[in-house]
Amino acid sequence: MVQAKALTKRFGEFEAVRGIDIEVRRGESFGFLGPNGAGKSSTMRMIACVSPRTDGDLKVLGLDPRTDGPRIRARLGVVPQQDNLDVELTVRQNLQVYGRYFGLSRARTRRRAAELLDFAQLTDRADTEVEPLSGGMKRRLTIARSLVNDPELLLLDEPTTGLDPQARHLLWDRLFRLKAQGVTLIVTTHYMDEAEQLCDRLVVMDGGRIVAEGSPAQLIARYSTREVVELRFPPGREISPERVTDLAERTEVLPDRILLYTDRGEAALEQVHARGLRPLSSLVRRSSLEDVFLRLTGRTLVD
Ligand SMILES: Nc1ncnc2c1ncn2[C@@H]1O[C@H](COP(=O)(O)OP(=O)(O)OP(=O)(O)O)[C@@H](O)[C@H]1O
Repeated sequence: MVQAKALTKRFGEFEAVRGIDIEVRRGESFGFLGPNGAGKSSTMRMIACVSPRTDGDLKVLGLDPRTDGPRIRARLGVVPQQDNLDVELTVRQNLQVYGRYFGLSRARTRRRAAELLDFAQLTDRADTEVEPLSGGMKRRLTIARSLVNDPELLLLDEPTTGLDPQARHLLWDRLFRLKAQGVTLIVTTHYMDEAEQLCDRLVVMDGGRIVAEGSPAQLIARYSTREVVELRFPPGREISPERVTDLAERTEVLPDRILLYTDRGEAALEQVHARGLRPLSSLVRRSSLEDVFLRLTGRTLVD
């Protein structure tokens, strides 16, 4: 669905995307995970044919965005980072305007709008204006609107940023539905749980480069241990990390926590207690993509 080789985007002297290779296959959901400024949106915008590449090769649906932008766009759905709904129109009208834009007949536009209202769980809000909707509803409407033309490929730039947990889960549920219908999804996110939930395969980006690629499970197996022990100590009573480094395969010291990477978290935590160390809080959890990112870049995703 998408093939990129040495894909590069420069803004003046600044290289936002530094020669990346990607291949997205039909039917998969593919992710770009990385912190702010990693180059995820710049990459998405090149795939969406709204920003020309500076260098490298790019094929989207087998076509070249440089010469076939309109043909590609007709088969894409694009959900930008910021909702750009028409706030003066009703929910239904927002969908119908797009139907007309894509050249659907009046009758087909009406039917498609009704289907998409149902998909977005907004049928009971169809004839209200957009402004008073919650953030989650606006996001679902933006996604519904991107589906008016029945796209084969849907691009979502940070789909759930700013939403509360319940709204995020509702939205993920809609995306799972699309995936089940065979739509190929490409998602950018800086939420590791979103990447783990949604993506079959992902690339981890940092500073315009791809630093790792694989399924969430493969990345965790390759770059982390099975479990992590998180220790927090009271301010002013932090311990020297050397007192626990031998308990784990690897130790990370963050400003507010010490992380012990080990396959046997409970046993390590018992040892912490046996040594008379008294953390303010401690927990044993399974490794996540956050740990992968930390391992690869030395930083946390939310820095
Ligand atoms: N139009 C532009 N002109 C100059 N620099 C830009 C432009 N767009 C993006 N950049 C820079 O390119 C880098 C990558 O930005 P990009 O938006 O692709 O990152 P991102 O990973 O999507 O992060 P975010 O979540 O903040 O959007 C950033 O340093 C950004 O400041």
